[in-house]
Amino acid sequence: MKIAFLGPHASFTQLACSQIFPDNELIPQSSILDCFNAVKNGEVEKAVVPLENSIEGTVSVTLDYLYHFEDIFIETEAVMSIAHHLMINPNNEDFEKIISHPQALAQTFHFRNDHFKNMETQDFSSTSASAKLVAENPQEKWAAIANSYAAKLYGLKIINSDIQDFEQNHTKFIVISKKKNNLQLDLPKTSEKTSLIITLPEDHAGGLHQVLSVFAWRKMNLSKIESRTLKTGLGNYFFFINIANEWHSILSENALAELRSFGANVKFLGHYNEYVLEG
Ligand SMILES: O=C(O)C(=O)Cc1ccccc1
Repeated sequence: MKIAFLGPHASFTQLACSQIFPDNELIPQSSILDCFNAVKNGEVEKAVVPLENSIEGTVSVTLDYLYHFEDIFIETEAVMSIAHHLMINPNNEDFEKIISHPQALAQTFHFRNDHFKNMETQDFSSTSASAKLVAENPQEKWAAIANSYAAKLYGLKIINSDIQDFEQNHTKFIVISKKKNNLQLDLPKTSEKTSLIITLPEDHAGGLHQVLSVFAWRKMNLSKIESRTLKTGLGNYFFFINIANEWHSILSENALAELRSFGANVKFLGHYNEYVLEG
């Protein structure tokens, strides 16, 4: 089976992907958007992308594509601990700019503020992309923030280890596909959940309360709610909602029917397990 992941090789997403799909053909993509498109176009069966980090929060583009791509579902979620290192090209130890994925730069803000205050930073598509760039461009005065596999693969020298601002730094990765499928993996399972994306019928007082009450009186436990702009104008949002535990068919079908009856638009993203990966 072909599985896309946010690459290039040695990204955190690849570390997650190779544990979720140990015996498959893993195909690196240069952006999260390319991962979604590879699934949509049928180039791959599934893709692994980051969804949320415990320090920095949601990877907003992933949430946006879950909303904007039709018929893409979540098959599983896997949590992995994340350790960041600062690395340089051994052929040019001088650096004036730190490059990485925006989440990695954000997760190391205090370290950078304490040790490299005001040093310029630049966002790249992934931590491994930035490590590869540092390796390929010894003429540039760049350092990268990435994982130790990237340092090894691209021949970089780690000068500061474990620079994430909080020791407990975890990222949730999701497996996306065109199927509504709860992937069963041979990994430690922690929970199960259902993800929905809801848009309110129109801007009226109590609209969100009306949505939440559908779940509340059925004792369906919401474990996450996040709003994102619909990009159709200021003040227009969609809501990403997780419902914890089992998804009882009658209760949940009724909840969806009730939401739809008052004009809320509901996109069912999947009912799936959460697993723990080795960090
Ligand atoms: O850039 C990477 O290596 C990724 O896979 C995305 C990411 C970035 C920072 C923490 C976790 C995942």
